[in-house]
Amino acid sequence: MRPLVWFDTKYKTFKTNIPNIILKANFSSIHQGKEAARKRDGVNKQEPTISLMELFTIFPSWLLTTTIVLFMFSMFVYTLRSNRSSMAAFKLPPSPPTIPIIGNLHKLLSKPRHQALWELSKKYGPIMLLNIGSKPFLIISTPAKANQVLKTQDHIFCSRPLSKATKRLTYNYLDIAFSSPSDHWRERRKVLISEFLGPKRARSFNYVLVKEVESMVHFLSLLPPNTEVNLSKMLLAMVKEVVCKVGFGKNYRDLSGSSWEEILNEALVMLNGSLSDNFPWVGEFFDVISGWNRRLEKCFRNLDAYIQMIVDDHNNDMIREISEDEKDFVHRLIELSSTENASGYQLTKEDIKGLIMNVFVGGFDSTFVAMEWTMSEIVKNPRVMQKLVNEIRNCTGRIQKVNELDITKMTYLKMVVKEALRLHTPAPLLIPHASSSHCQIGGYDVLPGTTAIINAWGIAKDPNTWGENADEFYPERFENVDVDFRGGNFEMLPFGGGRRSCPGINTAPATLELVIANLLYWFDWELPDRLKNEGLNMEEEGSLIVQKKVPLCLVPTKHNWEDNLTP
Ligand code: HEM
Repeated sequence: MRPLVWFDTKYKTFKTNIPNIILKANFSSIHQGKEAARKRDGVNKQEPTISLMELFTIFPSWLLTTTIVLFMFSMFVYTLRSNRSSMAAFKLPPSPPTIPIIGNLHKLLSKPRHQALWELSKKYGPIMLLNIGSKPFLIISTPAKANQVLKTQDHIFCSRPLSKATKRLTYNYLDIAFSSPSDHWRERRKVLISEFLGPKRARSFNYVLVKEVESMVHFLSLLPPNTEVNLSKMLLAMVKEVVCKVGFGKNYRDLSGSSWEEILNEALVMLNGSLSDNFPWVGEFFDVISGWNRRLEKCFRNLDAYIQMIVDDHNNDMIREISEDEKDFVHRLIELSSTENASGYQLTKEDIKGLIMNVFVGGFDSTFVAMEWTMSEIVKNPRVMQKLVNEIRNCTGRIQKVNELDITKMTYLKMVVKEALRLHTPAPLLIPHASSSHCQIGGYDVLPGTTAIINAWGIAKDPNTWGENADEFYPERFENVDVDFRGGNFEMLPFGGGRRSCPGINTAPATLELVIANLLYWFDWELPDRLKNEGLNMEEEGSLIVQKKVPLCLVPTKHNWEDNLTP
């Protein structure tokens, strides 16, 4: 028996069993035009036909919509089932129940991602699998499992997942942080370490840092008593000044139309990803209609213009044949781009831009955020502040400025910085890693192309590792436990681990220590009166890099040294 409506492939038309008389009464046009075709083919039986438009008119719209939804749903269930049966051969990590199409996305919407994932891990275990749209995510929440991903199976997990924003903003993966390992990536990483972060540049880095800290201290010491300062803003400006001067020779300020801060913040937002990264078809549509694609293009244009300004300036310097002493990181990159190195590798112009992009996006924010959190915790904990101030002032005695040599004696300062990086891991989920082949973690199968997220924030706060007072700012915990940033056992991993670990792992903590030591040597710090009762707001904001939601505002009072030596 034929259904009520069917599609006749020969005449490319819908046909129906609805009696002609009813149709004719309602749609007089139904037979017109098609009659001739039937006669030509010698078809006598008068089977009523209807067009798609007419079909829409016959059925109430709710019935048609329901039919289409049911059809799509059954297709979805069918695909899911066939996927499931092909997955049944694998032992996959536990997952929360999924919702069709979006997967587990809804589980991540109510809180910052690192917090939501940490809560889920308490229910589903230290290794779990989430599905966001069509993409699988492996979530790692203990040191032991992080060890497997970043050490034992590092060769499998050292790739990075692809995304529209990382591709565009890194000149098609010509950077270090977002590109997957290759000989070129290795060479670029080597260049960054030797020409920007390594011991060869340490002297100039230190020289600039000390100068910038001095000028900040000098500025603060000239303020009238009881002046409230936005320390967050000052620290960010200072870090930018140091990184720019060491990397690019001078502080490149704003482009006409956009400030460097806007360019940086927008790049960080874009790097969080778009809908199409996880929902390929529908997401692409939304990226277009929501204006996300246009926003990415604008962000790239501004970032590229900023980087091009730096490159053009340095190219002009090279034409002038500046002396060796005057050369900075970008001059060295331009030099390296003119010859092959010993392994036959030659930097391209786009490589240079990719490297500058990483210094711009990776170097400023993480270092600034770490300083902001460290100072916030110090001020919030008067006991720690007093103990630290005593150590700093006793270690140095009466001097003109605190230098790196004095800092080597400050053991409590090192513990304070470690504790701040533990409680406030600046990049709480590191940068995502991706598996390049099938492997097993913790007895579970991990399929190629899975994005691995290490919850460094949760791991560093886990009471199973750090005891009942894991949430407390207590630097003394490091008196008996020697946890080093390189990961060791991965109890805390603010700089990641394995071959993708942060190349700033040595420079960044030393920078933090020097800045904090100088701020506390010269000044006594207090919360503004209006905040004394309600306490310091420690809410977090951001995703890739998490900073304080409310800037840190404090009142500095120059320490009353008896001899009145001025900074
Ligand atoms: C307190 C300061 C800093 C923190 C907390 C930090 C943290 C991190 C983290 C967590 C990663 C990802 C590691 C992983 O995926 O396993 C990373 C990667 C990276 N960081 Fe840093 N970072 C800091 C400072 C710097 C500085 C000053 C630079 C200098 C330019 C820098 C450049 C990079 C680069 C290029 C990568 C990518 C490495 C790769 O994928 O091979 N970072 N950083």
